[in-house]
Amino acid sequence: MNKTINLKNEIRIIEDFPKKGVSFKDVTTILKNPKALKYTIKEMSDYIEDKKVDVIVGPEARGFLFGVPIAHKLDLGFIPVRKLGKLPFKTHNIDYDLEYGTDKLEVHIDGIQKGQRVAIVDDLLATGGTALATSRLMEKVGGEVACLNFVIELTELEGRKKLKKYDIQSLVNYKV
Ligand SMILES: O=P(O)(O)OC[C@H]1O[C@H](OP(=O)(O)OP(=O)(O)O)[C@H](O)[C@@H]1O
Ligand SMILES: Nc1ncnc2[nH]cnc12
Repeated sequence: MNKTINLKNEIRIIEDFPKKGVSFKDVTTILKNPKALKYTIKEMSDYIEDKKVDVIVGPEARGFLFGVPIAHKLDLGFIPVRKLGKLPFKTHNIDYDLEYGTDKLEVHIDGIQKGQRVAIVDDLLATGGTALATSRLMEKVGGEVACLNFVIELTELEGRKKLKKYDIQSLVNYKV
C-alpha cells in the first residue's frame, strides 16, 4: 500500500508565502493524511535504521514533527535543537546565518552524550544553513553526525554544497 503513494501529490504549494517570490512547501497536508504520514515516517526510518544511530535530533519547529515519530518507530530518543532562549535548562549553542544577520541554535548540555551517533531530521533542505549549524552543534558537543534526513530538498538552493561531508537523504525534490 505504501508503494502507491506519490509524496509530491501530498505537499501543498503556496506561492508568495511568507513573502513575495517564495514558493512555500506546506507539509501540513502530509501530516493530516494517514497514508502519506505513514509512508514518510517509514521511508525515513528505513534509511536511518541502517546507520547505527543512537539518537534522533530535530531542529525547531518542523524537525520536531517528523523527528519524534521516527525516534518512536526506531525505539530511540529525540533531542530538540531550538532557537535561542527557548530551552529551559543549560545549553550549548552555535551561530547560524539568516538572510539578514545571524541567530543561535541551542541544545541542552545533557542532550547528546560524547560519541553518540545522531540522525538530524527536518522537513526541508533549502540553503542548508539550519542543517549545517545543527550538524556543527552536534559535533561541538561530541556527537557524530551519521546522516541528515529531509522530506523535501530544494535543489537549486544548493544546500548539499554546504553539507558535502554528510550522508543526506531527501524524499522529494523541487528546484526552488
Ligand atoms: O536550509 P535552510 O535555508 O536553513 O532552510 C530550511 C529550514 O527552514 C525552515 O525552518 P524555519 O527556520 O523557517 O523555522 P520553523 O520550522 O520554526 O518555521 C525549515 O523547516 C528548515 O528548518
Ligand atoms: N520554500 C520553503 N518552503 C517551506 N519551508 C521553507 N524553508 C525554507 N524555504 C522553504
